[in-house]
Formats: sequence, C-alpha cells, structure tokens
Amino acid sequence: MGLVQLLKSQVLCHLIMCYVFVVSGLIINLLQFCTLPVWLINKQLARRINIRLAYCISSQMVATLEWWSETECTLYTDPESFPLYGNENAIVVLNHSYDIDFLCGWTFCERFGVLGSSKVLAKKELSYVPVIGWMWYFLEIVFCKRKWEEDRTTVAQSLQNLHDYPENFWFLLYCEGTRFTRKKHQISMKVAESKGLPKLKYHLLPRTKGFWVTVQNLRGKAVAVYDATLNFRNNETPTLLGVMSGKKYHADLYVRRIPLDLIPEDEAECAAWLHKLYQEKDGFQEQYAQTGRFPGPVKSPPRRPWCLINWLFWVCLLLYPLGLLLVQLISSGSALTIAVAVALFSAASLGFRWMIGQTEISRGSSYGSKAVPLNNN
Ligand SMILES: CC/C=C\C/C=C\C/C=C\C/C=C\C/C=C\C/C=C\CCC(=O)SCCNC(=O)CCNC(=O)[C@H](O)C(C)(C)COP(=O)(O)OP(=O)(O)OC[C@H]1O[C@@H](n2cnc3c(N)ncnc32)[C@H](O)[C@@H]1OP(=O)(O)O
Ligand SMILES: CCCCCCCC/C=C\CCCCCCCC(=O)OC[C@@H](O)COP(=O)(O)O
Repeated sequence: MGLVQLLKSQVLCHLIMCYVFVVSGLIINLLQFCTLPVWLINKQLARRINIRLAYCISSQMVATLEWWSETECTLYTDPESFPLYGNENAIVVLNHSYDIDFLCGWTFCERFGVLGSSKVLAKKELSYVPVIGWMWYFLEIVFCKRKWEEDRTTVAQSLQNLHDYPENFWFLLYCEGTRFTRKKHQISMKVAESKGLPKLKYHLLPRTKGFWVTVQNLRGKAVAVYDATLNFRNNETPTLLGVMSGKKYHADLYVRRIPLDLIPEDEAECAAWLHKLYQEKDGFQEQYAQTGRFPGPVKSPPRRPWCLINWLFWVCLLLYPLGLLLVQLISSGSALTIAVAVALFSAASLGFRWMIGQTEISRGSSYGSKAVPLNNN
C-alpha cells in the first residue's frame, strides 16, 4: 500500500471529509431556506438557484467517487441515443443492488450536466436525513411512504408540479422498491410465482404502480425512459466507506433509451411492459455474469473538473476555522473545555456513521422481507 493510499484509509481523514460535507451541507441548507421568499416572487428563479445549491452538496460525493477513489464508470449505450442524454427530460429505471448505486447514478448525472436538477422517487424516511434529505425538500424530490393508498395522490401531485420545471432533469425510479438481499429476493420470487410471472435471478420483482403513476404524470414533460442496468467488475461489492478509503471500483452501466410514447397508457398493460423490461434486464445481467460485459458499444463521457473544484473550495473554506478551533482548544488548557470538545467530537462521529449507514444494505429496511397478502384482482 502506497503512502497516499494509506492516508486515504485513515479514520481521521474520513472524519475530516464528513466534517466538510456536513458543515458545508448545513450552510447550503440554510441558503436554500433563504430562497423561500424568492419562491413567492419568482418561482423559476428560486428553482434555478436551488439546482445550483444542490449541486454544491451532491457533487462533493461525486468528487469522492471520481477524484478520491478514482472509480471508473463505463457507459454502454448506442451512439444515436448518446447526444440526447442531458438534453431532454427522462425517467431512469435502475436496478437497486449496491450500496452506492445512487452515487454511480449521480456520477452520470454530473457528466451529462443534470446533477443539480436530478430527481428520484424516494422513501419518506430519507427526507429526515440532514443535508441530503433537507436539500431534496427544496429540489422538489418526490417522496413516498411505500403505502399505495397514501402515495397514489401525493406522488401524482408532486409529479404534476414538475411540469413547469425550468431545467432538464432525470427522474430516477428504483422499481424494485428496496435494495436486493437474498431474503427479499426469495420472498419476491414467491410473489412472482403466485402471479404466474417468470422468475428473476438478479432482480426483485418490480413494483409497477410507481412506474405507471410516474409515466402517466410525466407524459408531455419527459420524452423517454432510460433503462439502466448497473454492475461492477470482478464481483466487487462497493461501499461508501470503501470509496472514502480510496478504493477504486469499476462500474459498468448499460443504458437503453426507450421513447415514452412506446409505453402503454393502460395500467395493466404498463405493468406487463415493466415486468417484461425486468426480464430483459435480468438477461443483460446474465450476459454480464457470463462475459464480463454488457451488449453494445462503450461510449463513456469523461469526468469533469467542476465537482472537484467545488469540493476543494469547501475544504479550504472549512478546514481553516477547524484548525483555529483546535489550536485554541489545546492552548486553553482547560480540562472541562477539552472534555466537552471530546464529547461533541464523539457525538459528531456517531452522527456521521449514522448518515453513512443510510447507504448500507445491511442496515436497510424490512420492506419487502415479509410476505404481503396478495391482491389477486
Ligand atoms: C445515461 C445515464 C443514464 C442513467 C443514469 C442513472 C441514474 C441517474 C438518475 C438520477 C439520479 C437521481 C437521484 C439519485 C440519488 C439518490 C437516490 C437515493 C435513494 C432513493 C431510493 C429509494 O428511496 S427507493 C424506495 C422508494 N421508491 C420506491 O419504492 C419506488 C418503487 N415502488 C413503487 O412503485 C410502489 O408501487 C409504491 C411505492 C408506489 C407503492 O408501494 P406499496 O408497497 O404500497 O404498493 P405495491 O403496489 O408496490 O405493493 C402491492 C403490490 O405488490 C405486490 N407485492 C407484495 N409483496 C411483494 C414483494 N415482496 N415484491 C414484489 N411485489 C410484491 C402485491 O402483490 C401487490 O401487487 P398488485 O398486483 O396488487 O399491485
Ligand atoms: C464527501 C464525502 C462525504 C461523506 C459523507 C457522506 C455521508 C452520507 C450522507 C448522506 C447519506 C444519504 C444518502 C441517501 C441515499 C441512500 C440511497 C438508498 O439506497 O436508499 C435506500 C432506499 O432506496 C431503499 O431503502 P431500503 O433498502 O428499503 O432500506
């Protein structure tokens, strides 16, 4: 292990990264809060400001992946679709199998210039996570309780609000509804069996209602569905802590562009269409397992320097006051002050660990791990 690699793997280094991320994030959250009066006067201006403020937060995590861990992100896609990415509104359907699949998604958003405006159908619990969850509130992210009776109206309304959104966005849908685990897979395959659907090897059975409601409510705004299938080379199981420790991963993403007009409007037909899509995705994963690559040519966009520049800006801005504080603390010589500082430091470390834990499948929810009574209508 080289010296730089050794440095990157140090806990102290991770704590400093978390400190910069959280403190800059809270400053940005506060700035976002200050845009509320602008909403009343000029909603589109407020949205544009929030897109840029959100970029300052999410791009820090992208910079960690691209510049700190130097993870390689390869895109498999057809050259005709490539020029359209980033220049239109689209719904992205992605498999939910890795701790950092969202971060790989963000990396592609960054490379195609839609990181600040990118959206997702997210579980409500994430809206309470400081920095990211609070940022999402101002970005008009669509939250769901994963209780259809409650979600059907709120999700549709939030999607309708996006019709006059001023900048291009990608709307991410994890149709599996939760992250892949062996147990959740077994249960969802029992559901598939009871519904007479073919089994999937690499995916959970997709939940179709969120997809249908999204497609129906974004018609006229989004023009395509991007079917995105992610995998990692050499059976890598990437984690956020691994990325922060400077581990280099190799992500491969296969994207097919499907015009939205081709997706059926009728709910049952749309559900059948999505099930078929997941069977195809399963086939792509099987091909990847056999050959180590997805179909089609490779057309990877290069990483851009902006997220690194933003990150360095916040590092420089926030490390100086931290250094000053430490010097003052030590020179004060007061045992009580030092004890309080140690307690605060420990509490902050636990808070950082909790935030990182939100990305970990091993700490995921129990959603999808219990057999739900089937509605055989
Ligand atoms: C060029 C490059 C291209 C692309 C780059 C890639 C990506 C970049 C794009 C954008 C990035 C943007 C942001 C990313 C940043 C961060 C994202 C981070 C995280 C957020 C992710 C989440 O929070 S995922 C969880 C929330 N989302 C969802 O759940 C969506 C999917 N769910 C649904 O659609 C659901 O239907 C629902 C939520 C709307 C409602 O859920 P509910 O449970 O109430 O109802 P269901 O209809 O799903 O359930 C009842 C039916 O399901 C059957 N059933 C029962 N048990 C199971 C089971 N175990 N598995 C499957 N199905 C089951 C049951 O039988 C019922 O069936 P019916 O036939 O009666 O419908
Ligand atoms: C610059 C370095 C910064 C390092 C510090 C980062 C601290 C982490 C900050 C925020 C973490 C929140 C990220 C939210 C994204 C979580 C994505 C996710 O995958 O959610 C799970 C959800 O789909 C399904 O949940 P379950 O599988 O049902 O449970």
